Amino acid sequence: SKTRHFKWEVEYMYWSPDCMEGVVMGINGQFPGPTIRAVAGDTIVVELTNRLHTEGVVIHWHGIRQFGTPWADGTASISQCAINPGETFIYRYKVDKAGTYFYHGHYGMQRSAGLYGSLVVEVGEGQKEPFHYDGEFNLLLSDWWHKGSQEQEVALSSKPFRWIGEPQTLLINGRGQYNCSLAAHVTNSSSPQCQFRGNEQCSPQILHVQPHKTYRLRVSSTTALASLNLQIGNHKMVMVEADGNYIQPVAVDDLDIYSGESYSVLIHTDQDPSKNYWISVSVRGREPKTPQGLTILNYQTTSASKLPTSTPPVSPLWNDYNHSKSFSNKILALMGSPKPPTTYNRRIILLNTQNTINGFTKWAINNISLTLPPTPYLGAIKHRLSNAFDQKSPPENFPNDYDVMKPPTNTNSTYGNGVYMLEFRTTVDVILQNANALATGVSEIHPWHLHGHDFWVLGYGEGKFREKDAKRFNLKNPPLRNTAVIFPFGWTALRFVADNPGVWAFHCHIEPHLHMGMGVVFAEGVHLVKDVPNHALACGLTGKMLMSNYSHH
Ligand SMILES: O=C1O[C@H]([C@@H](O)CO)C(O)=C1O
Repeated sequence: SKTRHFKWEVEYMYWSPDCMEGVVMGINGQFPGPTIRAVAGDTIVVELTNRLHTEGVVIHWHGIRQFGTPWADGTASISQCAINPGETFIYRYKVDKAGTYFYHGHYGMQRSAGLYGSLVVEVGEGQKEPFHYDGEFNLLLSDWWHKGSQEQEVALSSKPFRWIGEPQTLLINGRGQYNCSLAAHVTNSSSPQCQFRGNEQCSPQILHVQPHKTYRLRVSSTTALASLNLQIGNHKMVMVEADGNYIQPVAVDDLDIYSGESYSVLIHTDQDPSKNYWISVSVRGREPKTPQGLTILNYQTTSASKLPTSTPPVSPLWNDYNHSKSFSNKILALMGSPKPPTTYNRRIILLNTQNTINGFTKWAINNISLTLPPTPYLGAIKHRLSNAFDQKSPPENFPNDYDVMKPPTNTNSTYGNGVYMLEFRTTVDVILQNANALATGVSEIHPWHLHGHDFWVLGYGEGKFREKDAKRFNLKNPPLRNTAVIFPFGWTALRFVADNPGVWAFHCHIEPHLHMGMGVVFAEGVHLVKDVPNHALACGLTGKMLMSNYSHH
């Protein structure tokens, strides 16, 4: 195995992700940031220099479990202090499992600002994937607003609350079209046909293929808000990987992908080779106000500039949740994958609600809206700094008489930053319980992402979770994942083993929702954590502690 070194500088820069100029957060002058390619077992070293001038930065390596390096997880206030302007922080971690991953900012709303890129881990030398393909492509999906992330943050934190609304554009590998449409010639869109020379920042990245071959498409979503549906005109997709874990191959016409998820699909280029085909991305789960994102699958037997003569694929209706549920239920572990323990040691039920606190609009978990403390938990717990965060354990459940099908009768919740302390190596079940939001009859999709672990998705259900529902858990072939969705008015059951010493965020991957408090913090085996670089803890109470240690020597 190799050590792969990277020197990165994060900066704000002018860019035109959707043909309209705005400000993005880029890395080494690129948007999205550079793709990291590595082999399972490699060590990645990223020397990250903050060139933002007026704000800190961190980068989270989404899906990488960080065994032995919890300080490199890149979550501000949890695993480290934000890196100050002008400073360089060195992330060093092992990528132990082949798969499709990505990385992104995890401080404030920097992911919404465009701080993200792909991370692809190939199987180790002498290893083989359990499927064959001739070539591969990487599609990193995101959503884009014309209002900058700073203003979005102010809007969400204002009284009265101002919602950010739907994205202006969907981006594929950081490229979308706001003021023109690739499909203008076949749709009655009001936008003109796009005219590209090919070198524009917003010109679509075309996928060039040969006929009669099999291609692997690695698809990840780092959207701030949108749930997406991806289709390829005339081509079926066979799903083979989810979040860095192999799944039972399953053929689908369209792929639902929520923020924080990644998939690999295989396509066979068995269609008319004198034509090109649409690749389309659409919004699902919220009433779409954003045009489809488009690019082209080009059979190299024909000109890449030849646009498909049919209309782009139409996605399932945004609120056809039966379609979404049947899709999610098709995802099962590949035979031979690790199975979950058959019993659990602790069950934590997490009720997701939309609330108000002093007139501000928030999200809360068991009636606590997460506000991150100034001292990173990893250092605070390791060094037993009891003033650093709420020492009271957050609730494991919610009141029995709470009606998840109705808006809260009392909309008030409170701020908190307590930690669920997990016994090292125990099995934890989490039941994510959705509920009605503030408006009557409204319940939204929330994709929950766990840091530091994969979990088994034991099942999804409707309404309020009841003890008898546990009888229907899939313990035979549940998929291992790091992100799972809760459907409106439903619940999702997860199981994981708390075997990774560190402090780990577990949160809704919708950026504004996390910012509004929709997350919790888990910690396990922190006394076993070694070699935390001082630089990771040089803020808050751990910063003071380091200073006084220094002056005593
Ligand atoms: O957090 C959210 O706020 C709005 C809406 O509930 C209130 O404007 C919305 O759609 C969200 O997902």
